[in-house]
Amino acid sequence: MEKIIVRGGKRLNGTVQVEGAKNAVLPVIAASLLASEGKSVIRDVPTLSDVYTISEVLRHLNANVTFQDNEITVDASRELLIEAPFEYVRKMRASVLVMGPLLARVGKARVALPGGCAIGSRPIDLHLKGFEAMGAKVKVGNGFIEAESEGRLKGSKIYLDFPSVGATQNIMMAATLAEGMTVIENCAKEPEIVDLANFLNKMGAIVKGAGTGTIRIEGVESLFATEHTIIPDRIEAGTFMIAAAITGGDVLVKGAVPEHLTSLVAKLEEMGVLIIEEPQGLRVIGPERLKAVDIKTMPHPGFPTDMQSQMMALLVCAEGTGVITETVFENRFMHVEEFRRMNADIKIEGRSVIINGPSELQGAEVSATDLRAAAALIIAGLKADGYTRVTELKHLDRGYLNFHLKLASLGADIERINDEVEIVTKVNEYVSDVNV
Ligand SMILES: CC(=O)N[C@H]1[C@@H](OP(=O)(O)OP(=O)(O)OC[C@H]2O[C@@H](n3ccc(=O)[nH]c3=O)[C@H](O)[C@@H]2O)O[C@H](CO)[C@@H](O)[C@@H]1O
Ligand SMILES: C=C(OP(=O)(O)O)C(=O)O
Repeated sequence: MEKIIVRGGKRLNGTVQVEGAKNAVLPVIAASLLASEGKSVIRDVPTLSDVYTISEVLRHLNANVTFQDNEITVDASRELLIEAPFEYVRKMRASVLVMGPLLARVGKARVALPGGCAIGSRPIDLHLKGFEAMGAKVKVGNGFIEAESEGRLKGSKIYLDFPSVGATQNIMMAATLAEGMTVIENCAKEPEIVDLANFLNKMGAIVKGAGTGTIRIEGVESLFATEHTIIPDRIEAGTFMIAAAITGGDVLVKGAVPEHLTSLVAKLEEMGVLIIEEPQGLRVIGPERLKAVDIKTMPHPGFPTDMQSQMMALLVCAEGTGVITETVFENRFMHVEEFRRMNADIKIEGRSVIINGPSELQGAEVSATDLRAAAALIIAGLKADGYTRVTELKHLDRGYLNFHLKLASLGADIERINDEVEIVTKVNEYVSDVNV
């Protein structure tokens, strides 16, 4: 089994570079399906398993995709197919983001129903309501969603009951080729929405207001391929900031964009962490003693749910009682049990957890329950007494590139092993010894 083994107690020091944002690159790659001519070139693409998955989805739809040296090119000029099967959607929910582009360009999309996942039920009703408002007929059956539009989609006024990131992206992409103006109200304001709007505008779309609560999209007849560099990953940046803070370290997180990280910076400062803006990113200096704070996850610019579990690791080590309330996903506390295995004092009460700190974290065998929980458990391991072994690394690989190597370069005592390989090697050595 693959595992990361961390021995706690080392202070992190030095510089770490963040990659391009996973959550920005996935919609941008999906949006490249909208270009009926040319080759889109996307730069600063992290080599993550989710990026391979979305590339496979596009290939399956008959686009030509090449991925080399952090650069993806997509040629979607051939006739596109319309189906994203379950084998991809199961691996990565963001596969549903091909729906908007397919509907806009081909007038039809058939995408496997994503189903629930470890952090919540995650329906896509808001995406579908948006497509319907633009005139598409949507049918759900046999594990698939089918959407079809007679002729071009029609621009429409769409109010989202919740500022869903994925629904905003899917509707925005669908609206670029619709007839007339689409207005999305109560839309998501995440930096990844702005990055997608910038990409679409470079393709010839007319998208205004991204980053605010209302986005207006004036439909155009066709879009063309373009070049784009993905924004830095604010969640990866935040993860390293917390890793630095928990160890009382001093780390420059290169590529961290302060405006993307306002809520995290505010909370870390409240906890006693020193954060200095430098030209290349954010320098984070952890204090001797951390103070507990309360946190409520919210859509951007609120505190991001994708930083909730890493923050939990930090609060376990802080003095006092901290409360985390999760308002975005209904079931994003699976990691609590794993932290408890490391001697954390955490109690779940409805949609909140109460953390009494500081606890003396102890190394233990723990299992990553989702992508951010994987990083959070490794961060806890940096502080714990003895060895922490983290398994289920397929989650980590969805969103973090060379996580253990980056931490090791900052001075962490960490390695990634595959003990099945070790066992096989040992057996082979034994057999060859016996044979001699
Ligand atoms: C690939 C990607 O960018 N993933 C991010 C994206 O996910 P994703 O786009 O899936 O998240 P959403 O913003 O859509 O979901 C937020 C909440 O809205 C609910 N909802 C969403 C759509 C819908 O049609 N109906 C509905 O009820 C979800 O179940 C969830 O409770 O934003 C989340 C919230 O910041 C992040 O945690 C994810 O990392
Ligand atoms: C929840 C996440 O991603 P996804 O929406 O792809 O599951 C995440 O990035 O933390």
